[in-house]
Amino acid sequence: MQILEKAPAKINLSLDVLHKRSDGFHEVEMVMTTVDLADRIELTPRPSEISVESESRFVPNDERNLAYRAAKLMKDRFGVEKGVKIFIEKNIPVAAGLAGGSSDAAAVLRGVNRMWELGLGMDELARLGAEIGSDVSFCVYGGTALATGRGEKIQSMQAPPPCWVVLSKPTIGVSTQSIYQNLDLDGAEHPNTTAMVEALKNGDYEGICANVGNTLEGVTLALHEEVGQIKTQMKQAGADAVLMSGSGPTVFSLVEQDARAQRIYNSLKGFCTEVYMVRMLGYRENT
Ligand SMILES: C[C@@](CO)(OP(=O)(O)O)[C@H](O)COP(=O)(O)OP(=O)(O)OC[C@H]1O[C@@H](n2ccc(N)nc2=O)[C@H](O)[C@@H]1O
Ligand SMILES: Nc1ncnc2c1ncn2[C@@H]1O[C@H](COP(=O)(O)OP(=O)(O)O)[C@@H](O)[C@H]1O
Repeated sequence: MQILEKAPAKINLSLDVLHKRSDGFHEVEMVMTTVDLADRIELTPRPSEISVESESRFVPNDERNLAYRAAKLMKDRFGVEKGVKIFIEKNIPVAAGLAGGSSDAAAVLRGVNRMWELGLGMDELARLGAEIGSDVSFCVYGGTALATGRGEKIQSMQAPPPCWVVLSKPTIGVSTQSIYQNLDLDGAEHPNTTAMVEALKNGDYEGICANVGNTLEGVTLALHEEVGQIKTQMKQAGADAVLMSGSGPTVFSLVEQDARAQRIYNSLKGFCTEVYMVRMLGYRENT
């Protein structure tokens, strides 16, 4: 029996970096939410091998693929003899700050859990996800959450009020590791996570827009001027809020009005090849 899983992208409504830890990772506070731009994962049973395929030339077709690693982790940890063929229909831009690879890995954890009848709960899958990457635990649940620790401690939250999200990615890709390496916490900007959490609790759209912020944005902006150009263009076209997602380089706008969202989309379309106008998913689809 073939299994299909949707692997949605995430945006960081806020991302604060608190300090560097002794294990080399950074302690963070992030408010994250999934958006309706998703990869499609197709899992087909195989007698014993794990394989991964994708039509995207940006995605590795071997054990470097996070989706492959997710299947391997489950097979080894639970002594599963069966294998799986993983096909990834790649719709999320790669190395974009949208957690495409992490979401593919999370989808494989959920999918092989069903295929191999392992009976694990979402919390157990999220714990396993943390062994693959910092964003995988959030992606196991999806929806909206406050993520702390190195990003793997997840507290589910209310979905933001409905709005459009216009995403635009310049042609450059960004390595998360290099952005963290270039971060100088002295003088860095810090968003107000408490205010963002309050705004979400109250369904306060203006409060959410007023409190978007990302400590990593300054680092990527200094390295890639295209990010600043997209921000300016989105603001001029009337976005309610504009922010870079994760380590970038994708920039997103939040917009309530349909016509205004369409205007921002059109104004960016002539400027960038990868532009998307999508809704937030907001609530968990996986339970
Ligand atoms: C920045 C964020 C924000 O959501 O997302 P992206 O921009 O990648 O989408 C995440 O923290 C990325 O999570 P993820 O992409 O899973 O990172 P990992 O594979 O765990 O780590 C990649 C590298 O980033 C650095 N890293 C990551 C997370 C963290 N809390 N501190 C770090 O210093 C480390 O150098 C690590 O080697
Ligand atoms: N399934 C996957 N999809 C996308 N990239 C992947 C995948 N597996 C491994 N990668 C590697 O991970 C790197 C980061 O990809 P991605 O998850 O899209 O970035 P980000 O977390 O910034 O959104 C890429 O350079 C790519 O080579």
